[in-house]
Amino acid sequence: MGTRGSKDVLYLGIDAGTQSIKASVYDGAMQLVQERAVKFDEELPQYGTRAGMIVEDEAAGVVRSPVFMWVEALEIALERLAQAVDMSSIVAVSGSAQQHSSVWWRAFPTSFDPNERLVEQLRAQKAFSTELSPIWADSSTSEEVKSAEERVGGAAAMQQLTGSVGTERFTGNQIARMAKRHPEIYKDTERVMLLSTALTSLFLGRPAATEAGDAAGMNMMQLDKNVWLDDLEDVFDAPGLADKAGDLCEANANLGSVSDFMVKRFGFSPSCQVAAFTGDNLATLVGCVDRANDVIVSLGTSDTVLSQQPTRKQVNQAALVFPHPTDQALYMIMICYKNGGAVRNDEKGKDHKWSEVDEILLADADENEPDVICIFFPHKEIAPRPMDACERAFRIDNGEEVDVASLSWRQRVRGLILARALSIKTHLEDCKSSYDRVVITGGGSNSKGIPAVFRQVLGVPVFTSQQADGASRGAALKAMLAVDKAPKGHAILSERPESANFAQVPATDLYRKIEAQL
Ligand SMILES: Nc1ncnc2c1ncn2[C@@H]1O[C@H](COP(=O)(O)OP(=O)(O)O)[C@@H](O)[C@H]1O
Ligand SMILES: O=C(CO)[C@@H](O)[C@H](O)COP(=O)(O)O
Repeated sequence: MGTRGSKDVLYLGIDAGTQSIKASVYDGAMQLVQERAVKFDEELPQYGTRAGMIVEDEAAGVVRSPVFMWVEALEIALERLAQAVDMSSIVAVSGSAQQHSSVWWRAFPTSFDPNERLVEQLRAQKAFSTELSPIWADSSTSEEVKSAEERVGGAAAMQQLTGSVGTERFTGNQIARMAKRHPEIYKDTERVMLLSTALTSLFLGRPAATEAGDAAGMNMMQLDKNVWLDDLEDVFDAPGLADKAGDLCEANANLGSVSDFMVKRFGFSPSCQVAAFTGDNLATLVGCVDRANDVIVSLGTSDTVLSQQPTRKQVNQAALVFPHPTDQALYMIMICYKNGGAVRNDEKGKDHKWSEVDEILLADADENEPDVICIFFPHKEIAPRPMDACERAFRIDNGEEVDVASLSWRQRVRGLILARALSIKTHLEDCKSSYDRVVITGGGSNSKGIPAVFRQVLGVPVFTSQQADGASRGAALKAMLAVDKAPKGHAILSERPESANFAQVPATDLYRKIEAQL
């Protein structure tokens, strides 16, 4: 018998983002029941991350995150949740994780002791061959990308085969770098998994297969067949990779019951099912799409623009193609800006509140402090094409460059959000012939001001998801789908009627000229 619609059953959606892990419980009508989050920098300062990341080498683009921090945060989130909800009513769990990031298992434990903390057990067993995992923000693999592309016949061939051109943060290239520069770690690794797969495995208590949606973010999977590349080991110059990568599974796979450890430690029912976890952007799409044509803008640590379509048609090399996370007849198209929420955090600074940012964004234009377009990339940007790090500003009427040192904080804040909205508008002009509304989600959707800027710049109605974290909602929906085929379109959206008041919205042609000189 189906369970959807019942309020007696619960579904758990985990979202392991760059800066925090969230665990959200929904009832059978997909109403949020409880949510618990663990913020890495604030609550687990012993790991020394900034925005959840450790920049090991800025110049070389080496960015890592501590794998034990992820495990510990998951454990704390589940402990907190268990104090708030009846965990035995959860009939299925699924999750999402920052894409491309990898977990390097030296040996997956053969058993877990319910009387011990997970993090301590994994430490004691030396479960990981490296404690610092390469993550999506890493851009250190340009050599490996070039080599992998050459081996499959060039960038276009890689795009045709895998859905994306060779991409620095994609896991296959990260694995190739590890095999070359740290062969001792590579050799000592039994399984290398996406973070989403590693979390699935922790719920199952055994190594899981990799979900095809997230696997498309590795440059390792043949997109239309959902199987690994035939010559995986040659392409990435990584002996034994086929074994280390494990199996693939389809997006909606139900992988079985939670482990005995999960039952005894957190109170899950032994019959609670684990649906394959996916990438956070894929889950966000599931959690936020209400109408087929909706464009989703996720303002997390990165900013992404997501849409779904029935063909794999791409407009440019920045557009990455993934199998849809729930509907096999569709594809997800994504672009990802690296300089997103973490840059906005820095611009806000510790001395200001988000409400002050909102006030500035919603204020009228002021001719004494004319609005400008601010391109602030503390890190090399990856969308809509690779661009060097820079801090530059341009007039909104004619695109002339302005001295950044002369700008007030107000001009910087307004200019930063204006630039992102303009970049997204030009990208949407390139790739969608028609879109009539935009849904904003992720931490940035808590803002009053940012949706208003998007509304004025894009000129279409702007909505936000009921809950800022669309990804954990999408994950819970995936859990529901794996045990009970639910209809699509569960997003609960609210329109954000306020518009910002820039004196003029720069033409996209002007913005294109600015972006072309970066
Ligand atoms: N009120 C707010 N106004 C603007 N941005 C906000 C607000 N609250 C949170 N954020 C943004 O949300 C980001 C975190 O978003 P989140 O989706 O949780 O990230 P991730 O999934 O990458 O961990 C922060 O970097 C910050 O920029
Ligand atoms: O690299 C990508 C997508 O390709 C990023 O979007 C990561 O998936 C991180 O997501 P957030 O933590 O910013 O939500």
